[in-house]
Amino acid sequence: MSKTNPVAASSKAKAAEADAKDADTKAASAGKDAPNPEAFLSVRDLRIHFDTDDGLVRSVDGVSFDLETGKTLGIVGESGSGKSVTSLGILGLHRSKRARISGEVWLDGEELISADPDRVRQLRGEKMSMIFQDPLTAMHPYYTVGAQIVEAYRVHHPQASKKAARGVAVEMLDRVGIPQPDRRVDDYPHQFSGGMRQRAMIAMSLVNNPKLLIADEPTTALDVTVQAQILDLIRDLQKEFGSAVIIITHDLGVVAELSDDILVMYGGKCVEKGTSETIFTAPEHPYTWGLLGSMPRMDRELQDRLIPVKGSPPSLINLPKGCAFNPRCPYAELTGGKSTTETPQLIEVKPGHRVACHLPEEKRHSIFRDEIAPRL
Ligand SMILES: Nc1ncnc2c1ncn2[C@@H]1O[C@H](COP(=O)(O)OP(=O)(O)OP(=O)(O)O)[C@@H](O)[C@H]1O
Repeated sequence: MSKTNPVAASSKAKAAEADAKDADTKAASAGKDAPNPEAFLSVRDLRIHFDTDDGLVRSVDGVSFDLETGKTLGIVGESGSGKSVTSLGILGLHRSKRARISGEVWLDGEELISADPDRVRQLRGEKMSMIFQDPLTAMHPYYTVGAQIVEAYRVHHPQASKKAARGVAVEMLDRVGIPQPDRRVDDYPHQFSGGMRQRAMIAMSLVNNPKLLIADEPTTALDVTVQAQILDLIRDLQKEFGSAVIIITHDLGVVAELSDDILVMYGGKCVEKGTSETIFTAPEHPYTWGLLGSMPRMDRELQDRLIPVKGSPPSLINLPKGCAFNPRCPYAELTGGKSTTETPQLIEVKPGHRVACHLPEEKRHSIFRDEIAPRL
């Protein structure tokens, strides 16, 4: 074998270099492992880049995760970290000429990135559905709420009569807590309050009983009391329908009680992933510490309770070299220079807990224990 293998035939130094490259390749493809057959949704090395006049925008750059039926995944990160593009990519809504998409999205055993667009369209609504941030942009102003739910239902149940579909619409409005649903079904979206519109959109998203529901900032536009009601509603409906749910938010507080797992995104990449409990009690990435520190707490003085992440999110066209978070990381100088030269890989530190950070593990533990945890 060594006769035909140029690497083995070369000097020891070359062999060592090749080994190092191999290790790099293995680490880089750590997220590219086979899809998890147990998971209803299995995303592998998803990349969504856009050609723009200013350059290539790497909105999503190698994201992988699994989601089982009945479970909730929270995707958190600041504005522009790639959360929405990830979800639109799963739903097949980024198939424009300017978008370059690669990786795999397995939904209930079917791969969607390479699938026929007509098939993906069919799966949208039937097996996967989305609740958008602003129901007014997702709902048509000229049609009644009921007509839009009926339409969503009949696309996937063409044999259903109009009367039967209207009955389903009234029932769905009732289930999401719209009072007098048999009357309100004929209202237009603008006749509903913000919270009611959000409920109506949830009804529309769930009318075909999708097994995957993606909620993108479902409560951002609502006041605090209504926010809590909508989150409760999503939780109850998830139990009732047994769906897998992805909640996208910039606010860790929103996913605190709702999510089984949390994926933290920064600059188009996953920087930390773990169970909700791990992310709240033993987070290891300095960016996650910043997000936790930015959560408002009623029991602290204002100056004590907010430790915002300093600086602004990076440009996705020109990400900082090395670790994209390094210009904002208060601990970057403790990485021995690695933070500005090497991209950290997402490494499993404990079963189910992955972190992409150059800080030595013991250092991360001690900083969290001594500096961060006492302030949270
Ligand atoms: N069609 C597109 N063409 C070019 N760039 C895009 C396109 N869609 C999104 N982007 C860019 O991709 C990046 C990630 O956007 P995305 O909407 O996923 O962020 P986000 O984390 O969901 O933020 P927000 O909470 O503000 O919605 C942004 O910089 C955005 O400008």
